[in-house]
Amino acid sequence: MTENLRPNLADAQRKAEALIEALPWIQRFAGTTMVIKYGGNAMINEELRRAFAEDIVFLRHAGINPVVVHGGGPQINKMLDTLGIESEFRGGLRVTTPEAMDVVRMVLTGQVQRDLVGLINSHGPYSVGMSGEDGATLQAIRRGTVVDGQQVDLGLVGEVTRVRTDQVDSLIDAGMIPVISTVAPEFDQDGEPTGAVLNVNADTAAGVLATALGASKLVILTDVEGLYGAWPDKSSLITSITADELREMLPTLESGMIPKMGACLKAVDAGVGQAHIVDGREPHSMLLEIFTAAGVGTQVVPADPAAASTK
Ligand SMILES: Nc1ncnc2c1ncn2[C@@H]1O[C@H](COP(=O)(O)OP(=O)(O)O)[C@@H](O)[C@H]1O
Ligand SMILES: CC(=O)N[C@@H](CCC(=O)OP(=O)(O)O)C(=O)O
Repeated sequence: MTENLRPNLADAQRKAEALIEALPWIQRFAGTTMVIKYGGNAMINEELRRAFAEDIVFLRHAGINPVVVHGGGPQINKMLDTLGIESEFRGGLRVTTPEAMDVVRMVLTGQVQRDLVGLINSHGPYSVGMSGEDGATLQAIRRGTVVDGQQVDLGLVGEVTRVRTDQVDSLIDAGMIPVISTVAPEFDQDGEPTGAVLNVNADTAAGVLATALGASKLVILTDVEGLYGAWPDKSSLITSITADELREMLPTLESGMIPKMGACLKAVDAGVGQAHIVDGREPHSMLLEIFTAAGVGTQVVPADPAAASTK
């Protein structure tokens, strides 16, 4: 009997140590808002989606206000394929025709967002889904991009110029967890809605939201361990990088990492405490990042070492 109990006790004590390790981080972050971006490539497996929902509910019960911004690029691709609609990416962004825009809106707001809200709400009635269109929470202007020195027209692709933070804060104040899809109404230069809706890259939108909400952290989950200094060399993982170092590295980055690291840099430059890229393929990687001293993935910290010395 005693022999059976001892290993269990040791195991239980290890679990208690893990809980206690979280205490200083709970004390530090309770009452703050964190923006968590959940990417399409990290949400293709049901078990991972369930673990993600648990982590979000855990944050909420640790006194943190999580705001989820989700992507869905692979899910949009799948639906476009099914419908026989062609689409291409330029500089990491989807060239969005009116036909493709209908699919983006349907998949992000009607499918991916609904799934996430349902998974979170399997733990209790916490989550409310909204798109940038609801309450005109995300307001955008059209943007193109530059590829190989050439200006490229991306069609119905937007850049968020204004966030109605009051809409998000009122949900947080009511104890809810907002899950936001990055479809945004277009506004003209006079601040009037044009009636069009725009497709906004979810990483970029998450960064803008984190800044507008005064978030303590921006956490971006993706399908790699973090940022590699010499991609695709897996031994070149960067665990911590300052905003100034990242600024220098940014022009050398490729594909999906361009909007991700750009979002982290902008957010940290604008006062978000830290930004993180974590591996969404590992269950609970977000909790490990937030509640352990070592953290996981890549953290982007302000250039000022005093501000960066925390974790
Ligand atoms: N320096 C780099 N470090 C890590 N990943 C990189 C790097 N450069 C390009 N990548 C690619 O970026 C991808 C992540 O971007 P993306 O596919 O848009 O993810 P998500 O769907 O999660 O938003 C990785 O899977 C990897 O293929
Ligand atoms: C303009 C643009 O590229 N929008 C993205 C929006 C979804 C997204 O960002 O999804 P991930 O986070 O899964 O990549 C798209 O159409 O795929």
